[in-house]
Amino acid sequence: MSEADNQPPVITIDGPSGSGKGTIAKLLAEKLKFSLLDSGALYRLTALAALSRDIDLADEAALTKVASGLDIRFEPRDGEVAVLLEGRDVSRDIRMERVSMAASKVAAMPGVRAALLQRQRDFLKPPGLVADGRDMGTTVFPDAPVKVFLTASAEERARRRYEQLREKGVSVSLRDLLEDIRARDARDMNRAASPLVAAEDAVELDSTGVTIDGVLEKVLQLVLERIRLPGA
Ligand SMILES: Nc1ncnc2c1ncn2[C@@H]1O[C@H](COP(=O)(O)OP(=O)(O)O)[C@@H](O)[C@H]1O
Ligand SMILES: Nc1ccn([C@H]2C[C@H](O)[C@@H](COP(=O)(O)OP(=O)(O)O)O2)c(=O)n1
Repeated sequence: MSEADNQPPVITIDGPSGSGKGTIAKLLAEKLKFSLLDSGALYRLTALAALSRDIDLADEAALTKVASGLDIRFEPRDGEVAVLLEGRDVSRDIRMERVSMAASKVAAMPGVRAALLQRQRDFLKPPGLVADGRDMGTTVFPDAPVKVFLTASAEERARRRYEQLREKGVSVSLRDLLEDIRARDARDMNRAASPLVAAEDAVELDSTGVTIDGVLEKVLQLVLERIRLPGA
């Protein structure tokens, strides 16, 4: 999947919850006119579908079936991407804390991960792809020419989520959010299947105290060093 294979380039952005992956991936994709893969949304959709069908979150076979059969679409709407499950807009539902927790449980199952693998690779098309998640650089696109591992302290990530939810009018406690973030970090990092870990050839960026523009600038610099963009 390198440029030498004539495949469009992939930029992978992995890291823990709240490190800014989604924000940076979206801005980068817009700037480069690349497609965007929010891989976390696929795990969230699997979790949401399972919760709404009352499927036991420990039943790997049933969850794998849910993941393979997901009827989903991503549609651009008002500058955002709407996420549709069986034709219904679930963009807000998949961000609920209950779904976040369930997604991290579902994502620990090898069967579920295998069921979603090809679906993720199918997002790659010219002129290129920005893929955000936990294992984009290690498992899904191991030959990507640009790999970023984005981090920030757990306290800062909890504060960002707090602000994000407050803006949406959701009232939560900062302490609960920090606990949730730590629990999710632990589960994402310690699972056997595709754990959250930086790829050997990833560039690690700590976004603690760095503005969104500052992070974007660093990533763009890396992209320009490693990918020949048309017209550049
Ligand atoms: N460098 C940054 N500085 C301050 N806030 C940020 C930064 N990057 C992202 N954010 C904010 O933090 C929140 C979580 O970011 P998001 O991109 O959803 O993280 P992730 O996809 O890694 O979970 C959002 O409200 C976003 O605007
Ligand atoms: N490539 C991926 C993407 C997400 N996951 C898991 C890890 C998370 O707990 C859930 C939700 O991921 P998502 O990126 O949407 O979560 P955050 O926005 O970072 O909080 O899915 C994964 O295991 N592998």
